[in-house]
Amino acid sequence: MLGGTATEKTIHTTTSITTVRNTSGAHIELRDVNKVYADQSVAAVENFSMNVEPGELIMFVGPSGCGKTTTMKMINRIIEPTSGTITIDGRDVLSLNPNELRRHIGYVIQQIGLFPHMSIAENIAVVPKLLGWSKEKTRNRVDELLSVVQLDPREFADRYPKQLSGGQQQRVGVARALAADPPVMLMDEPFGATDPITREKLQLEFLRLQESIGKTIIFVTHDFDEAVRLGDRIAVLSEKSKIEQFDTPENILASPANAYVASFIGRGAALKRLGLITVGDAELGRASDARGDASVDEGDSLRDALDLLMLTGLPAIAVTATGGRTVASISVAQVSAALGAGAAALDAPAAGERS
Ligand SMILES: Nc1ncnc2c1ncn2[C@@H]1O[C@H](COP(=O)(O)OP(=O)(O)OP(=O)(O)O)[C@@H](O)[C@H]1O
Repeated sequence: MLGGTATEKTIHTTTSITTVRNTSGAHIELRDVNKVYADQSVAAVENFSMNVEPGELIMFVGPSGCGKTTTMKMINRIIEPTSGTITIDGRDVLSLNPNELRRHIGYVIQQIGLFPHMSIAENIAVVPKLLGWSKEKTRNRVDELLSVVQLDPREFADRYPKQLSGGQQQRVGVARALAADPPVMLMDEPFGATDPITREKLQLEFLRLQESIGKTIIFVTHDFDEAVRLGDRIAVLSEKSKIEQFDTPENILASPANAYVASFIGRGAALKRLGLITVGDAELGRASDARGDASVDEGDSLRDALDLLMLTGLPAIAVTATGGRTVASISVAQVSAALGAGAAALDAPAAGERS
């Protein structure tokens, strides 16, 4: 039913447009979706409309209770909408059998939800078994997925969840959600329970994975930095899932739509943006202006360049291309120019700032 279609995905950044081929994701559309829980007088979600392109990784960010989870769970009908329509590749999810629908949508949650009495291999094989895959096909898929999430199948397949660390269990959760190769993945604070170092590692692994699989992903988080790091686009939500801004991380950081979004970003918007722009994307100086031994690669971020400039105190440092050849130089003024006007205003402490 919900087959993944090979399409092209366009990632827009302030400075470049990259096209990734062969995404396996589906198109999702929510139109005028409302949810009023029984026994509640106010809506949890009101008139929510959004278009998600195949292969996009969309982050929902907003304060506790604003309706992020409710909105996401209506896509796989863990929660039924009160009104509105939700389509996946043009098919109304309300017209599909809910159990079959859920089997075709990967779902990863913070509490992981691994079955404690099943081995890791059995946990990952739950949906393939339901779909009637042969033993051999299932086993091959389990091994492949364990490798994809950086767990050696020989070591981990026959262990039980309690014999794994929190981060390893979370990886199994991701592998399990990917088992039947679903076109859509819903992820609800999947890395929320892990320590900051494991969390960053899981985020980077997950980004690498998404680059090759190109699923359509809705990812709920409280953490704006996580949204900036992972998202193709971020939806900043307020009460009742009202979309305050829906745009790329770069555009949100560069021009927040209103005071709410600005306060949500909080301090350090300019520094966060620096982490998203590569040295190669900035206006650079002549190679002969470089001083000292320090250098940054063209692919490093402007934040790396700024850190190094401050650490060394040099007026300009070398920029190297692949192979280590110095091709240009970069100074603090050039880092600052790359951010453009408005960066200083963005970096001012915001009233009512949230964590
Ligand atoms: N089963 C339920 N019955 C009644 N009200 C609910 C139910 N689930 C959620 N709500 C209410 O709906 C609103 C939105 O909740 P939801 O869980 O979607 O928010 P959230 O943004 O995901 O919050 P959090 O970040 O804390 O998980 C809240 O006011 C919540 O109290």
